[in-house]
Amino acid sequence: MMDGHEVTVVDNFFTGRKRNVEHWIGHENFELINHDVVEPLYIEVDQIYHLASPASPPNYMYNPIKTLKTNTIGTLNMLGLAKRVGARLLLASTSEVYGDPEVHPQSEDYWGHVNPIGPRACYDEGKRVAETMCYAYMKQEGVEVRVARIFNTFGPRMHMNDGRVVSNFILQALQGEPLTVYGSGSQTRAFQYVSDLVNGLVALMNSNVSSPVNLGNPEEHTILEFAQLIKNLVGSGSEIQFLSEAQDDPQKRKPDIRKAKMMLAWEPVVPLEEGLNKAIHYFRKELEYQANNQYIPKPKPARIKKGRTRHN
Ligand SMILES: O=c1ccn([C@@H]2O[C@H](COP(=O)(O)OP(=O)(O)O[C@H]3OC[C@@H](O)[C@H](O)[C@H]3O)[C@@H](O)[C@H]2O)c(=O)[nH]1
Repeated sequence: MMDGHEVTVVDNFFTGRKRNVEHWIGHENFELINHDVVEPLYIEVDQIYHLASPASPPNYMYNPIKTLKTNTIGTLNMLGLAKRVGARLLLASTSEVYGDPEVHPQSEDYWGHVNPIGPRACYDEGKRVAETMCYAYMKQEGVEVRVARIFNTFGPRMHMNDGRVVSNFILQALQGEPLTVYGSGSQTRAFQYVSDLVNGLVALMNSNVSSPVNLGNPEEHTILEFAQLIKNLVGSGSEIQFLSEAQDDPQKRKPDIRKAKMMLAWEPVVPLEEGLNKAIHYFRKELEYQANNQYIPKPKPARIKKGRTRHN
């Protein structure tokens, strides 16, 4: 919008929130549509960032059929829109297409190790077929596609109930509750800060790379190390609590980002601790906001129009 583009945000608000974009409402280049991509959409655009789908495991497992519909029918609808108006489509795919990987770190030519009938399948198989659909539309219909395989990401404006590990640990540490580690905590992840991801998505969209590209920060830690790091950054006295491990939880994950570096001249620049401190600041404010009950809308004073009788 600041570069002069007109931006239409389409959201069904299943996991998104109006508060995340409300500061743009009223801007001449901004439009917000309450719509679910499982239904067809008729608008005129030249670029589509197809980001739809819950991304947090508890959210996508909450209604697996809906997750599948969003990633299959929703992707078909967006590709159909791209074909009709001649737009370029960028699919937000995921590191979950690599499943519980047997290759480490994961590069784009790895085909993955996915359980097609496990609890994560609605999301990881949903994204895998979404990628397949992109390349079918590219080959058969000439639609221009870009595919970003997004690795674990965090930052401000995450939902308090998101359920992913970074927001869980920060909120638990801030409230003096135990930090819930699933399993032994020896599984690894590598976390990128949201602004790095956004820069990567824009760079990929405007590049000529049509094959999949990993976007993530390769700094890898165990989940137990994350718990300790977040506890220290918050200055919290919370305990660490070990719970049973999540089924099919990938044991190791770290992106190989050589392709993004070479083809997009992109790499993450926000150090982990700096990103975590920003997220901690955000969640601290969110807790204050919630404590002040500002989620409950204040009743507006009735607007009385003078000199007119209202007929229903
Ligand atoms: O409270 C928690 C939450 C999570 N975890 C663990 O922390 C690790 C990361 O879990 P998250 O739920 O944050 O995210 P996952 O890596 O499982 O999935 C994510 O993968 C990449 C993206 O596509 C998605 O954002 C999401 O599916 C897992 O090993 C999980 O078991 C905890 O130990 N405690």
